[in-house]
Amino acid sequence: MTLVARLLVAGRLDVDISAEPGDVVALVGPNGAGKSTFVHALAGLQRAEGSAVLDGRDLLALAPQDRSVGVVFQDQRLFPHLSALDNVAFGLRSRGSTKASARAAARNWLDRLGVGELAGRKPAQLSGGQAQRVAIARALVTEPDLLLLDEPFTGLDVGVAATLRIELGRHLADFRGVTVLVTHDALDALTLATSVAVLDAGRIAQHGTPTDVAARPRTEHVARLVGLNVIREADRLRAFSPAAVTVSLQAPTDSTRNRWSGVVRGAAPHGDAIRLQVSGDHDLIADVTPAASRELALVPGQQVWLSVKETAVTTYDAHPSR
Ligand SMILES: Nc1ncnc2c1ncn2[C@@H]1O[C@H](COP(=O)(O)OP(=O)(O)OP(=O)(O)O)[C@@H](O)[C@H]1O
Repeated sequence: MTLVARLLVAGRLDVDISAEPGDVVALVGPNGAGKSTFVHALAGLQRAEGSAVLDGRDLLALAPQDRSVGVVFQDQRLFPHLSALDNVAFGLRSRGSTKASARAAARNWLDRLGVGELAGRKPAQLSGGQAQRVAIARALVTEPDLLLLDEPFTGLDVGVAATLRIELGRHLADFRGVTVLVTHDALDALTLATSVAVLDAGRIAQHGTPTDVAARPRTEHVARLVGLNVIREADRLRAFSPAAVTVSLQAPTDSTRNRWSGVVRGAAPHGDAIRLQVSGDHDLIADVTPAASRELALVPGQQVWLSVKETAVTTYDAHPSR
């Protein structure tokens, strides 16, 4: 079930990606980067040039219903006139299963997703989280070779999303096909994915393991996503954690070159710390203790100095060959 894809959509997308069976590829990137275009092209909802070879078959040559692709979108797109059960059974019915066997399989998947007792309800009678469970059951019931998840947790209550993320993780661990997961959430990318592909302006800016991408982000967007500061110096990137930043009101007296002045733009709780957004020559984030935040009066508008020890900075190539 290996996927080797190179997809081109004029002016919008030029992306190549490959994945092995069982891989979960998280697709991250800013708004308009082309994530949905890529997923829609794989699903057959968007015309694209190139090829997407899955287990020896080029998906682009096939009609959407013949691609063996399961799709879950943020807005579920369940059929409003069908019950949850029949929504899930639909894909099997259209592949020729009998009504009884399609419904039995659908019920099994609704049970596995914890919504078996809601089988008779129409989508309008389901909460967002319940509807998303039905949508996931609908995508998995056909045992697709490729599972496309386009922001499946967006719009859900934080607690509901957290539970569903854990459950989906369990199902993905059993899934032998390839999964592509579009997400704006670093947690999804770090907990569910086996690799992370960073899209920027329709191209892959970085593709690596979640650990590598999180430790050495090559775009500002991903640095923000994983909560790191990244400063570009010619062809080198320098990354450091907000927790490693020292905040002071006076310019540091030591000779560190890693010091910047700026203005506090925002302050919000972050775990045990207060996370400050500071803008100056660079937009940086710094975590301080609540006590320090009070003592230094670190409120928006306050002029501050930030510094970081050289030993806390990771320096790496901005454009290594992929
Ligand atoms: N139907 C369309 N026709 C022409 N251009 C489009 C169409 N849909 C999207 N685009 C453009 O293609 C580019 C990629 O959009 P796409 O929706 O794939 O981005 P995305 O990464 O999914 O963004 P988001 O995170 O906002 O969903 C954008 O420049 C967008 O304006």
